[in-house]
Amino acid sequence: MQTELTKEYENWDFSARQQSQLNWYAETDAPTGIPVIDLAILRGAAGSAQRQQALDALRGAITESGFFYVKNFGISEDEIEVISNATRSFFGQPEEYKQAFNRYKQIRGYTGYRFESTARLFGTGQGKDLCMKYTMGPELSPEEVLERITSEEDIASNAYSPNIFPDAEFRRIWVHYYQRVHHTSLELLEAMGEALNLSAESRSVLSEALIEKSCGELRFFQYPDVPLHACADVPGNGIDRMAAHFDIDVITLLHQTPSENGFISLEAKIGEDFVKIPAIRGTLIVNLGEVIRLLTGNLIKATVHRVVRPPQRQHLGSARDVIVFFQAPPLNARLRPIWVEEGVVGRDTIFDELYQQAGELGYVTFAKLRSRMFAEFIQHMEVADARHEADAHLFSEIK
Ligand SMILES: O=C(O)CCC(=O)C(=O)O
Ligand SMILES: [Fe+2]
Repeated sequence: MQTELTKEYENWDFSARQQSQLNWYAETDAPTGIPVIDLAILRGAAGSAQRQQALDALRGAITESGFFYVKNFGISEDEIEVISNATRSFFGQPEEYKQAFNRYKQIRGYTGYRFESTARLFGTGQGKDLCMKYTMGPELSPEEVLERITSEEDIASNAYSPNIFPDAEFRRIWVHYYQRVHHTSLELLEAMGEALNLSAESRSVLSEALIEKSCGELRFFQYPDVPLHACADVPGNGIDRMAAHFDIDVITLLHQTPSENGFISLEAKIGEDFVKIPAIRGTLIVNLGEVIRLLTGNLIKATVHRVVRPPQRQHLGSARDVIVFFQAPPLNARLRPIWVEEGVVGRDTIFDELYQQAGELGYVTFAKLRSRMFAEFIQHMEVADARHEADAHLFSEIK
C-alpha cells in the first residue's frame, strides 16, 4: 500500500501549463440559476436593453443563488497563466525551501498540503484541506496600516501582516494580479449597487466602507490528484477536499481550472442540494460573503459551498488550481445597514444586534463585526483536533 501511495505523490505535477490546453467546460454547461454575466455589457452604454437584462440577471443571482459566473472580466488568460505557472513552479520546490516562506499564523505566504482545516473553522466536516496554498494581503505602507486600525487588538489580529514572497519576480506577478482582480471586484460591487437600485445613503456604505479602501486577500490553491485510498467512495472516508463553508468577506472572485479527467469538485448549496460548478473557460466564479449578507439583512445570499473528492475511478487527473480573491473592508470601515427598497427579509442578525448597541454612534466598525464573527468560529474550533487527523493515514508523508 505504501508503495502505491508514494507513486501517487510522484503524480504531483507542477509543470508549466497553457490555459488553452486544459479540458474546459463551455458556457452552456453553467447550471440553472447560476448565470454567466458579461461584464463588458455592464460596462457599456447605460440604458441599453441588453445592459438592463444583465443587471436583472445580476440582481437575480445575488439574491437567489448567491453564485454567478462573470466573463470579460478584464484579466487575460495570459495574465492568469503567468501567476499560475509562477506559483506552480514554487509549489514544485522542495518542502524545506517552501517552508521558509510559511507565515501561517499571519495567513501569509506558503501553507503546506493538509495544513489548514476549513472543517475545523466551520465545524461542518472532517479533515484538512487537500491543497497547498499561497496567500497575500494588501500591500500597505506602515502609515496606511495605522489609518486602518482601530485598536491594539487590530494589530494582534494579523489582518495587516506584511506579505512575503520568494523573490522579486514572484512579488511583481502577484501584486499585478492582485491589482487586476481588485479592480474587477470594484466593478462588480458598483454594478451590484445599481442592480439593487440602492439609495444614495446605501451606496455610500458600499463605496466608503467596502470599495475605496478595501483590503482583500489573494490566495492560490493547488489541489493535487486525490490519492486512491482517500477517494469519496471508499467506505468510511469523508467526502471533502475543503469542507462546506460560507465566505466571511464581501465578495469572492474565483478562477478555477478544470480537472484533466473532467471531475467537478466545487459545489454550491442551492436550496437543499449541492450543485456542481464546472470550470468554464474565460470566466471567474463570483459568490457573495457573510459581510454583505449581514449588511443587507439576508437579502444577498452568502451561499455555502464545498470542494469534494472524486470517486476512485476518477482519482487520476483530478488535480485542480484555484486563484481566489476575497474582497474585505478595512478594519476601520464604518458599517451601516444597506437598505434595499423591497424584499428585506430579516433584520435579526449579529450585525443588527451590534448596530443597535452602537446607538447614536451610528455605525459598527468592521473590526468589531469581524471579532464577533470569529467568536462564533472559536466555538467550532474547540472540537478535538484529533477528529481532523482521523484520516491522516490515507495520505503519505511529504518529503
Ligand atoms: O477551491 C475552491 O474551489 C473553493 C475555495 C473556497 O471556497 C475558499 O477558499 O473559500
Ligand atoms: Fe469559499
